[in-house]
Amino acid sequence: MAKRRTSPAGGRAATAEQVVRARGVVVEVPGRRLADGLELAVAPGESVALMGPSGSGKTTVLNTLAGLVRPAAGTVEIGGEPIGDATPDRAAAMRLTGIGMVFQFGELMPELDVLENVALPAAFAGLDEAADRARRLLERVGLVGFEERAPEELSGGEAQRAAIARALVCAPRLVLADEPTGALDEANARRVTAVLLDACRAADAALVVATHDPAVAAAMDRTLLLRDGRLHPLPAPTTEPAPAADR
Ligand SMILES: Nc1ncnc2c1ncn2[C@@H]1O[C@H](COP(=O)(O)OP(=O)(O)OP(=O)(O)O)[C@@H](O)[C@H]1O
Repeated sequence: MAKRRTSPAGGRAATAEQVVRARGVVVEVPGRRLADGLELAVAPGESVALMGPSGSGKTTVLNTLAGLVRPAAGTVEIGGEPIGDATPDRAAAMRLTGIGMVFQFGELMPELDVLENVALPAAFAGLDEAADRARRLLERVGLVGFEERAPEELSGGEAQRAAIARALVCAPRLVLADEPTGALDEANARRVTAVLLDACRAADAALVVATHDPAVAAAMDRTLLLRDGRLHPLPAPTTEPAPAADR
């Protein structure tokens, strides 16, 4: 596992090589400012946990990085290209091949089998050998033999591992995961976290994970706390049992 870094919200020294870079981002919803000059930079292969209380705006920040929410001010660049100002078609194209997304409940398409689900974005993107790419990723996430199963035949953890394979099938630069372990028991949460990290590092993809789970955050290179519309570096959360109090 890569060593944790204790760098500011901007991450490693900001360079043109950052996969995703947010500068001065402001996002408002009626009556509230969820991002208020938010800064973020994530490098290839780096993993970042995004923590914060329920309602603090984590999902909204992920959606802004994905170009699904347009900031009122500031910029988001993916691989140096602004996504917030892109036309809807260009933003969709950037998402299809440049950004993989993982949600809390997998969100696999029920009428497709596992292999078809994983291959679908690659087929949409017109990439060669979509099924072969999907098979290789299913192997990486430990789902060999599950290719022809229906999503309803999968456990929650298996569905999440298939969703991780799908997120990576177009070899995106960036993976955004919103509470990917929120619906899993502890053992499955640990396995899904390890699979997500392993798959992103193998692909040299940057990973941003919104999570409430300190164990998930502890596995990432950095943890950032969303507070007052900005991201603040947090020390590594500990998942060790607290030492017994002196008697
Ligand atoms: N389009 C919108 N219009 C109005 N309010 C919105 C909109 N999008 C988000 N909000 C509100 O903004 C706040 C932040 O929502 P968001 O889902 O980003 O938080 P979160 O930190 O991901 O929460 P949780 O941890 O519970 O998933 C919430 O109060 C939500 O109701």
